[in-house]
Amino acid sequence: MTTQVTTGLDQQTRDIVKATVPILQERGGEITKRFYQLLFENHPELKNIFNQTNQRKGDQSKALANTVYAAALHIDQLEEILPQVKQIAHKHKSLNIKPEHYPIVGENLLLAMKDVLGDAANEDVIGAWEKAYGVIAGVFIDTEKEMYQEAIDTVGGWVDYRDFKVVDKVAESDVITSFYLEPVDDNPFPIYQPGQYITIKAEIDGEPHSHLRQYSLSCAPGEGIYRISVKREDALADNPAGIVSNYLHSKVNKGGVVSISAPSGDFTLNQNDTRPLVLISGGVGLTPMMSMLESTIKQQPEREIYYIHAAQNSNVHAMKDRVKEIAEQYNHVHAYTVYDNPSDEDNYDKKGYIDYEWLTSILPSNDAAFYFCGPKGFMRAMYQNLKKYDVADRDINFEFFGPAAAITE
Ligand SMILES: NC(=O)C1=CN([C@@H]2O[C@H](COP(=O)(O)OP(=O)(O)OC[C@H]3O[C@@H](n4cnc5c(N)ncnc54)[C@H](O)[C@@H]3O)[C@@H](O)[C@H]2O)C=CC1
Repeated sequence: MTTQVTTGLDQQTRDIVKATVPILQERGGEITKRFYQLLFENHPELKNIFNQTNQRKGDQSKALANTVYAAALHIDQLEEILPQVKQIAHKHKSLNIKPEHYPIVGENLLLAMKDVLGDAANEDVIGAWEKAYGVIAGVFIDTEKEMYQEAIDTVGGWVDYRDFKVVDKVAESDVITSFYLEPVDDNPFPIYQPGQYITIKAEIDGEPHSHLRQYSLSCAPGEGIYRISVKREDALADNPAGIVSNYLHSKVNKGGVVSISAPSGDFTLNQNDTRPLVLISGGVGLTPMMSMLESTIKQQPEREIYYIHAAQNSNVHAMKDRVKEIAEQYNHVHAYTVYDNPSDEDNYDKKGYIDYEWLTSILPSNDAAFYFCGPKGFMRAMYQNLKKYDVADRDINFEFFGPAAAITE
């Protein structure tokens, strides 16, 4: 059953909004840039929540504006964008976005439109957009309200942040380290779904505000522990991704405490599907794939699994011993390693990148469930490979913290 969304917007407002979508899309980049400048000038306290630039998926900052434009385009049938809203709402929930943030975003988005579009954004246009934004924001707020309620109703669930102690810290490769986490309090904490992530709120000495970073949970759910596996990113001044990962690697040790949000995300494994499962990862993108692999061997012990991992070489290849152990123990788990910069001593199945010819030579058929995660170039390449292999859209699953079009177009 499709949920209908009643906007209550008059015809004139809807016509104006639809008529202005093309110009907003054309100049969307400029508007988004101006929007963030204004937002941080007017509300510096929101930098921790919204300043995700360069972090993990880079394009996250554009996601909100893009969704607003998509919503405007479908203003007559807002239910069209509900799947997109849901995906973003998961991320918002993980970042603790609240209803009171929406008017602030709306005000600065409209100011940015005015600044960038000048005369093209006359009073009628801005008035229509103001009304439309209110409706669109309402759809997000309602969706997120349900999710927060769900978190409260879940056994052990919580909203906002909760302190977890690091019960173990394990180096997985030259650049990736795992942190095993348990709540500081003795209360239960929820079982997540493989593929979900948490947000860490890091208060770092000398930083003007806290930093929020999302990390996929990397072990099987239901083991009484959360585990994240973090790549130490370059600590360059223009790379905010490095701030939190370096802090975690250098300053947070066994016995330390981190504040995290409850598991969230809709890039999750369908465990009712019994067809072969193909998990493809690049670099630290293996974290959700490891959770899916570990979970499947427990929950669906008969299921055929193809676990394909691409990394530069063995020095940065995390969890290779564990994967080898699983593949040796379970005949139906087929593990492959691809290195683009191997050393003479490295063992691998393919040198270079995962390409179409090689990928299709190791797979039995395109009738399988495919999940992939990794750097953006890798994701685009995998998406193209799977489309060329005629994999059905419903079987192509990936997570990208930005507009999906960055991968699919
Ligand atoms: N849940 C999620 O969405 C998660 C996403 N990630 C993302 O995964 C990425 C992993 O980054 P790194 O470890 O730095 O990876 P990396 O830069 O070391 O690359 C890993 C491998 O990906 C392959 N690759 C890279 N570019 C490619 C291209 N254009 N075509 C085909 N293959 C290519 C290569 O084999 C390379 O060795 C990060 O961008 C991170 O944001 C990581 C963890 C979880």
